[in-house]
Amino acid sequence: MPLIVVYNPVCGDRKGAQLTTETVLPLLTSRGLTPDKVAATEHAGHAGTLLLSYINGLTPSERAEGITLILVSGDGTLHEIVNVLHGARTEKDGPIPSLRIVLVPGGTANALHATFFPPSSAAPDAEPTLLASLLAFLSAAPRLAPLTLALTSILPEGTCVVSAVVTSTSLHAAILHDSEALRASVPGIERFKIAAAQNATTWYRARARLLGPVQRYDAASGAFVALAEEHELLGPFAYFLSTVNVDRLEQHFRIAPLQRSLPPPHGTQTMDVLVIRPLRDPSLEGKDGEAEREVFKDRIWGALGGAYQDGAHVHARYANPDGKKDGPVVVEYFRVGGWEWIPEEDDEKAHLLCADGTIFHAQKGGKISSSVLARTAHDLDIAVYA
Ligand SMILES: Nc1ncnc2c1ncn2[C@@H]1O[C@H](COP(=O)(O)OP(=O)(O)OP(=O)(O)O)[C@@H](O)[C@H]1O
Repeated sequence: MPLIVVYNPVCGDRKGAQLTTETVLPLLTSRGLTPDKVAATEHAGHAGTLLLSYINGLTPSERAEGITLILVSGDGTLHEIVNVLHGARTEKDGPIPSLRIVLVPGGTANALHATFFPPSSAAPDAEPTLLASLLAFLSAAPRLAPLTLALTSILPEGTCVVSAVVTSTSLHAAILHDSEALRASVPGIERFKIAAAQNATTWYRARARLLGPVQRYDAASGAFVALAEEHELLGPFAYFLSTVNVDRLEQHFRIAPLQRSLPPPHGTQTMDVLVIRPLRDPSLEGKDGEAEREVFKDRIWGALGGAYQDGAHVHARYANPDGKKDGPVVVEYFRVGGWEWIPEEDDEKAHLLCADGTIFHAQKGGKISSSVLARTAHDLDIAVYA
């Protein structure tokens, strides 16, 4: 099977080249493996085109075998690859070969790698193991985890993007959007905190339609419960985020814990959707003034803080008027086949979309539609050594 190594020299703390030449390649050599190609990405967007031109240079029999890609990068580089391959899947040379990926986490967040190789509960603060996926590939009985992809369309213009990790609107998209604008003045991750503070009291006016099959997590029974084929959620929203494949967005931020602790049955493709709607909080009495937003700021940070406590937020509840914390759940947790997001025309920030960290804007009057890509329909067969 053709073997290619691709590394992003500028991802994370810029150790991709060193990690590749000093660790990955010597380990392959020690196991008698010589990659057919080793390449560095030379600019943003290069990873996908580089891999595609490698694929286009393969013989039909090599294509039929599928390829192994050792990818030394963060999630953003993988996102680029998936999108280029998805765009090329109907090219005249036939289907895209199946892709077996070895993830070597060189990025900042490395959500996929952190999901497949989470920190151990015995040593939660230990440095992540960088070679776990590579060692899985080299092992006698390697395990492959197929990736589910989400295809999101911005309508009516029809812009499409494929996500392998996260698709979001509301607070998460606003933070990613505003932190990008701060990149030049605040180069470190401090800019995410500033962006979060800027958006702390913003609510997003929109309607969301969850597309079937729709299930809601019932914290009391600890199980998903089937709902109607379509399920509508009225705003305002504070948080709306969906994930495929991952239970966390960084090593300790386990925002969608049920992706791992209550996974979908083998072979099914779904996304997990997490929603926070402020007006479910009984103490706000249905009001959405400045005072209520200020009060709710602490609620949402409190709830999201639970993601850093191994996903405890999925059990958080609002207080009832008697003060007991047995009111409605703060975070509504759904498992769905897709969703639509219809922002109110005059709410500019509700038109933002984040797909694996890339920001898009829906037009006024437009909407966003996201669905899992069934493997038969998208002709991409991508799996990760886990
Ligand atoms: N040679 C290069 N010069 C400049 N940018 C590059 C180059 N190669 C890749 N990139 C860009 O680097 C960006 C960040 O890469 P990547 O996502 O791999 O790392 P990260 O952002 O540090 O990690 P993570 O996504 O896990 O937080 C990608 O969007 C990619 O387009």
